[in-house]
Amino acid sequence: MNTFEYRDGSLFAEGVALSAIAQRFGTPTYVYSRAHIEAQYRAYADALAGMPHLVCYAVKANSNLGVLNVLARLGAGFDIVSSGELERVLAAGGEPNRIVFSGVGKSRDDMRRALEVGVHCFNVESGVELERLQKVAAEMDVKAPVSLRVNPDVDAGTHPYISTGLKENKFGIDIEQAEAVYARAAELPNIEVIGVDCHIGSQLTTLEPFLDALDRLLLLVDKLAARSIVIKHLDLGGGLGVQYRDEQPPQVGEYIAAVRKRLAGRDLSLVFEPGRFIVANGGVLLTQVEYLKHTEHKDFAIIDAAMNDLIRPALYQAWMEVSAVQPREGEARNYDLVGPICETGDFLAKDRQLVLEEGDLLAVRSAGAYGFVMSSNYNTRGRAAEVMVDGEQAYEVRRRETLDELFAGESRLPE
Ligand SMILES: Cc1ncc(COP(=O)(O)O)c(C=O)c1O
Ligand SMILES: N[C@@H](CCCC[NH3+])C(=O)O
Repeated sequence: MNTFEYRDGSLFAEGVALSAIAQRFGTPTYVYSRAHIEAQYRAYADALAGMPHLVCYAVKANSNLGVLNVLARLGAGFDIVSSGELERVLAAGGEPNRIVFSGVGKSRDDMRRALEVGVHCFNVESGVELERLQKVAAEMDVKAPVSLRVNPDVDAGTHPYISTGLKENKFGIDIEQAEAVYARAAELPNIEVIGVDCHIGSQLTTLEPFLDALDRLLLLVDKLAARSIVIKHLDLGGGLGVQYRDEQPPQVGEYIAAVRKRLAGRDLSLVFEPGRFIVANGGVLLTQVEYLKHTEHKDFAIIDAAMNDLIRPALYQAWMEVSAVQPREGEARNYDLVGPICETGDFLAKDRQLVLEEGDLLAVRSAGAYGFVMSSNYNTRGRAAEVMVDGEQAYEVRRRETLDELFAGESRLPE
């Protein structure tokens, strides 16, 4: 579903012109479409209808409270990786018992808080984490519901920085060792084994790696059953890719149907942790051209958004589509779109054929996932505003960061 479309030569988010958003809230600004986020969540949930399931949106992809609130109202679950994300979900109205807690480095405080609010499950990523969780749960005299995140050693075929299911990655418990760790978990008095979890990587564009991982998980479930360790749910993580350029990721319905087919006859519920799929194409980064700099070798459009606002191109050489908000007639030039930051890697796109003038607005597309959340204050730049569009309305769900806010924690100057 695409909710960013041109009307009479001007790019809109649902029923609101991006030019009007720029005028009202300034640039750079992230703009999200509520309708897109809802449709993507529903696509997952509808494909799972008729069987017990939880669609736990991966908060790391976009943790804006407005986004979380839209999903909480639909009854979504949430996948979190820190107590910060936990508090965000609670603040946005999410249900604690629909939260799964992932991550390789949960602190004791993280564990205590999650046990206190009663999360659905801890996705435990190592034997040492399991022992720590037992201790913390015992101190609180509660039982911690646990799923072990196993590493099935499957090549997700994605960028090496976002591939997580290979033996050499830091994530999860080697599937060869998982049986032994489950046996230990089953002995621990304050641990309740409820599931098996895996997440093999992000931006997957084929089904095979997901299904290979699932087959390996099912073998494990059978081995555990033989030891009387009963698994109630399978968590297959997130990772379903989206189209940034010309990728053809599988349809979610096709993916879920293939999973359901393999689970036929088994008494297992399903958990998924989609992040990018829910939000990536539901957001753009709206930016304005500051200068056009033509050199002997290159044409640069220097824009007011930079790598601190959107790091994906610099970090993963990610290709992001860039569209003029109000395209002009004329002769296109081959532009590199670069930000004001003092780094050669500060670009959002390279070699784009555009007709531009100073002051023009551009929309960096597919920026709803891993955009604002990965932004920083490098070069003492305040972070962008975030706006949610809902039909004809635009809401500033996070205002632009001010300089005062940037200095706020630094009041003590040395004597
Ligand atoms: C454990 C876990 N679950 C879910 C996700 C969400 O992944 P994606 O945004 O690719 O759906 C991630 C990030 O890759 C993750 O590490
Ligand atoms: N940040 C990555 C995805 C990482 C997934 C986190 N487990 C991206 O922008 O593509």
